[in-house]
Amino acid sequence: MNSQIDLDSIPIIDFYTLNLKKTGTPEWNSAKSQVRKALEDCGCFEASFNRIPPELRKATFGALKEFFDLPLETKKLTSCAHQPLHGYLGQYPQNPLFESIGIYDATSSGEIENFTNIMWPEGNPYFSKTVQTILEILSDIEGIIRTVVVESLGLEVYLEEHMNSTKTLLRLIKYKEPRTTEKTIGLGTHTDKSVITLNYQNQVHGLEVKTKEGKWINVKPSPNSVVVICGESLNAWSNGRLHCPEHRCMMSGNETRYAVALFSFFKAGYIVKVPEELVDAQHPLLFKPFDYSEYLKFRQSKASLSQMPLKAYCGTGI
Ligand SMILES: O=C(O)CCC(=O)C(=O)O
Ligand SMILES: [Fe+2]
Repeated sequence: MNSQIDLDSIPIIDFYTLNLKKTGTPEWNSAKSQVRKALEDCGCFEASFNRIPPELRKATFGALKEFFDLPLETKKLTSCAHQPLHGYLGQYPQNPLFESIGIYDATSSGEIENFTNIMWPEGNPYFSKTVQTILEILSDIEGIIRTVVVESLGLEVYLEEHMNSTKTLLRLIKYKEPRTTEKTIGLGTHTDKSVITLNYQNQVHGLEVKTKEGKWINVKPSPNSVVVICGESLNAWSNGRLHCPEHRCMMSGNETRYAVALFSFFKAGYIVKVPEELVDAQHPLLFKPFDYSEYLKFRQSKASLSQMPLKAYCGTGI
């Protein structure tokens, strides 16, 4: 039933024409079954929302350009020793095109403003207002999608706890144009550590997702869509029901790729536990309860573990 047909593109799920605020409507139920199938089969989908007006799209990628055009020393001012998810990443010999900046707990009040003032002590309302607006829209979309995901597993009773036990990491990403016709690596193969990841990109494609059969598919989202990827944390919480796909970014051509990624992460100290409803004789427990922040420390100490390090950390061995 969950065997994957040979896919050329990731599934597209239309949230736009659905009145998704109304749990229990036929449209909502249809979205639930499509989301569940997409996440079981390939661990990702394109969610068409049409929530981001063209002016905001333009302003968003304009703001990213303005940020990444700052001197390296200024961008590095955002790094933070005790919160590795926060701050500047880049200048990696293995990923020379890639640069990124993380804003941890981005939805907490004043965070974007504080972050902006580090780079522009005199303030930069264009940057902070644009980033705040796109963050609010993506965060709202994330809430809708996570509700659909949890309900699609029949686990409504856990919804509130699930929603209250995560924090948001906003990541702004740039890949410099490689000026080659051949594909070159933008970001290497990995799985996300998140619950779910939302990815909103400019017109320059590059994201590739690996199917369960090992085939790479190019993700080419429409400007009205966000790409949704199941992370390791959701794979574990769903007792392996939802697939956590490997993905990467491959670049070619003369254009810069910009993307905004919104990750939800379980909070430090929260013990992630597979709901008992998902464990039975056919589905033995795959993951022992774990504290996500301890897992992050483990993962940082084992940088070479690329394949499902969460299994190495708290898998039951099944
Ligand atoms: O959109 C992209 O370029 C991929 C980014 C990504 O996979 C990540 O930041 O985890
Ligand atoms: Fe990723």
